[in-house]
Amino acid sequence: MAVGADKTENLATAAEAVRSAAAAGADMVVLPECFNSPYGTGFFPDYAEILAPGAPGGTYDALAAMAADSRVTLFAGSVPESAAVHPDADDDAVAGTDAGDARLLYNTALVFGADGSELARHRKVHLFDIDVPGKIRFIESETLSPGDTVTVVETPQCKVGLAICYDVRFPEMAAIAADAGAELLVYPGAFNLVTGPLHWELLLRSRAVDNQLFVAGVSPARDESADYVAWGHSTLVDPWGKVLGALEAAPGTIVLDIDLAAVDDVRASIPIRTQRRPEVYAAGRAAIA
Ligand SMILES: O=C(O)CCC(=O)C(=O)O
Repeated sequence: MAVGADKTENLATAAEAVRSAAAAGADMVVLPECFNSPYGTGFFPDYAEILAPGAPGGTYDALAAMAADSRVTLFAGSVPESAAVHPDADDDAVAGTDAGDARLLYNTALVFGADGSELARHRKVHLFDIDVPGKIRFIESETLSPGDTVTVVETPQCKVGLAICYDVRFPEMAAIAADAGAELLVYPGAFNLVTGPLHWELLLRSRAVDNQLFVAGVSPARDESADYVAWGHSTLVDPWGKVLGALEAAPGTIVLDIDLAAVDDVRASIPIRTQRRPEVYAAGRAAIA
């Protein structure tokens, strides 16, 4: 989807995308990374919201309503979250009496069930701090804090490992989700014109082949006038590593069937999951330590 500076408009665009995907038969829908705010460390403090029912800003309630209205499992991309440092302070914050509370900002992905209830949330674990000389410098940690949990969510469709964008570069997280029973990994992500062309599809396909499961990467559409120009190319990969479908840079929706039998088929054909040699790896690590 196109993402602009107007939060209300972004939420309306997302709602329409969820409605149209559901009308086309989707029962699980994924939105992009940072879809209610432009992507940039200078924007996060202004756009961040408490992510709780009734919280000011209304993003949480709007997302819960999108899931419930369309009766879908909604992977609600990610949005900037403002959270009290002390969890006990959160209720006060929703009531608007939190002015003095210390707060942290996160890049947070929410998941809602078809009844509008929250199933899970993932706070981006690996912040996007890179400096490619002359090409791109982005220091997400200037304003955000990292989450500290691996997220696996049980949905009516299957177990899903959920992480955000730069998290895809860390294969350990994906492997933990697969070991926990995930058959699909979902990455809302916004790669860019430097890393996107070579790395976006490669990383999504790598995680699929490593773990023999489905992988979805969902990006904002490209906006050449934005401070951060997203690569786009939302993609779904199967457990064989094949791209089942992908968009290009423009806004759009792809609706695809996921046949979960493919997970077991690939795992039976190429049984790497039972052929691991952890004792060799442990000895190798010990030897170089
Ligand atoms: O890893 C990359 O190249 C891009 C990551 C990114 O854009 C993000 O984490 O938001």
